[in-house]
Amino acid sequence: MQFRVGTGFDVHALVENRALILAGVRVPYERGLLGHSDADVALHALMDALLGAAGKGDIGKHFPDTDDKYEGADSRRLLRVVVEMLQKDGWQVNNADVTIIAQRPKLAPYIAAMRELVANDLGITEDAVNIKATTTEKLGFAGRGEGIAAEAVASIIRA
Ligand SMILES: Nc1ccn([C@@H]2O[C@H](COP(=O)(O)O)[C@@H](O)[C@H]2O)c(=O)n1
Ligand SMILES: C[C@@]1(CO)OP(=O)(O)OP(=O)(O)OC[C@H]1O
Repeated sequence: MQFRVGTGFDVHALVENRALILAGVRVPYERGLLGHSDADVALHALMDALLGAAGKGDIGKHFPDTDDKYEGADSRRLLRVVVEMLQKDGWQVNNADVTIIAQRPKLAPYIAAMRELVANDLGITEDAVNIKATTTEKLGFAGRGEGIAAEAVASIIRA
């Protein structure tokens, strides 16, 4: 049995007139994340962790932001493509842990829904998916509300 671990990190700016999508959930807020895709920073960090574990680069390599195909892309769809990519190499996702770094909005009410969606897309049980949020105590870009960051760790297994 082979076991690998990968990490991911991403940041997107918070701007007006954009929806805030985090881990597949539309979170009500006065601003949203700017990006070529839906800018789901949590799923971007998670995809990078999965690709990292499998030694397959990063999302920018597979889904370039210069490609019109990914304009406004649903990051859940991209996540499922990453999972399929790994499955073709014989990998199965083992677990994932994602931290969303946001001063606001309060994300606790949305964590359960995020976890359910992500577990579904990864094809694993919810207990193998952890999603959490932290502020930065008003420090730095996240603390000033200029953007939201996310980091992720994922492990994969192969028989
Ligand atoms: N956007 C956020 C940030 C944090 N939380 C929850 O609050 C707890 C305390 O946050 P600290 O930054 O003071 O550690 C944290 O553990 C989360 O449960 C949140 O819901 N939304
Ligand atoms: C998935 C992509 C596709 O354009 O999304 P973006 O919104 O550009 O987000 P970023 O995290 O800057 O780079 C990843 C891109 O590949």
